[in-house]
Amino acid sequence: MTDTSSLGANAPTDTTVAENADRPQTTDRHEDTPDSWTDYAFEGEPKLSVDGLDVHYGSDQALDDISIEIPEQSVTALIGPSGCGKSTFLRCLNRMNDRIRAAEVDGTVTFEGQDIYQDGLDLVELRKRVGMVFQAPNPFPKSIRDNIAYGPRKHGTVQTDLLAKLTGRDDSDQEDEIVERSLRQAAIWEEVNDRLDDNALGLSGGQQQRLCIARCLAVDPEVILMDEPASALDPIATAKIEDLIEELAEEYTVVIVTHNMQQAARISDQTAVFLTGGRLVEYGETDQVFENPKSQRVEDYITGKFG
Ligand SMILES: Nc1ncnc2c1ncn2[C@@H]1O[C@H](COP(=O)(O)OP(=O)(O)OP(=O)(O)O)[C@@H](O)[C@H]1O
Repeated sequence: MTDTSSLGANAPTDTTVAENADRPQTTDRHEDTPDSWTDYAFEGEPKLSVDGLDVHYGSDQALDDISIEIPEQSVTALIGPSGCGKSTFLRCLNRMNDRIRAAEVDGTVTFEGQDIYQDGLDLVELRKRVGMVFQAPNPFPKSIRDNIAYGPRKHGTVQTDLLAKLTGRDDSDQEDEIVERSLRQAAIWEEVNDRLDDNALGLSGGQQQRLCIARCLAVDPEVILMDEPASALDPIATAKIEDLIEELAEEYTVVIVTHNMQQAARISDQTAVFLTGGRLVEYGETDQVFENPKSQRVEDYITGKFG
């Protein structure tokens, strides 16, 4: 992960453009061809592997021939200007685009070696293993406890309804453990443990987002997809989410869309830069992408010349 204080010339600060004014517009280290640098290699098997991914919405192409491998137990940031296809790409990783009638997905996405677009795949199981946290916190209008227990109850991990009680199979203790563990993992337990039966909508925005992360964790995912999870939050709540993401990456594979380049530099291990036309232009270690991008267009984007 990158220490943003060492981002140097490429840190997207207000002064960056002025500082770079004397730099040559095209530096020697940038080659004009090839026009993408995406063959990033890392040790071990990829958790997710995407090959030749195209997405169209009707006749409009949103993603163009994306190939990328995502390592496990790390944070991969997806950055790029508005409309370049970051959210579309994220939704391909757990087939959320299936819910969009106009979306047509071609190419291959494998999760732990299994093609997730194969016929007959269990989508409920896929989305349990590849969970998602959205831009706006979206707790259910239920108690804090019920928000967290919702997934484990739905997947049959715990049974706590009247029938379970009548038939002597009451998993309330196990459910309590899952609720506490998930809320602790999402760094919100201390703030809510004395009001688990209060409505989740009474929490602050930052607390609601951590609750949504806890809800995602409650079903034991392996991958957590996050679509601008802090963009609706104030700086203090954002810092808490960023700390949390870094901690989660010790156990989970995190893929995050962010508009905030400083945030990508702070919390991610790998960064993928998408540019207009739904093209993936550069993918590599975050330090390298921010401090020494291979693509001139990526350097221009990172230094604020467009986007
Ligand atoms: N449900 C949809 N129906 C039709 N077109 C869509 C849909 N969702 C996205 N698009 C289009 O696909 C392209 C990529 O959109 P997408 O939201 O994936 O980009 P993005 O990089 O995440 O944008 P932003 O940073 O603004 O959120 C855009 O042209 C967008 O208008």
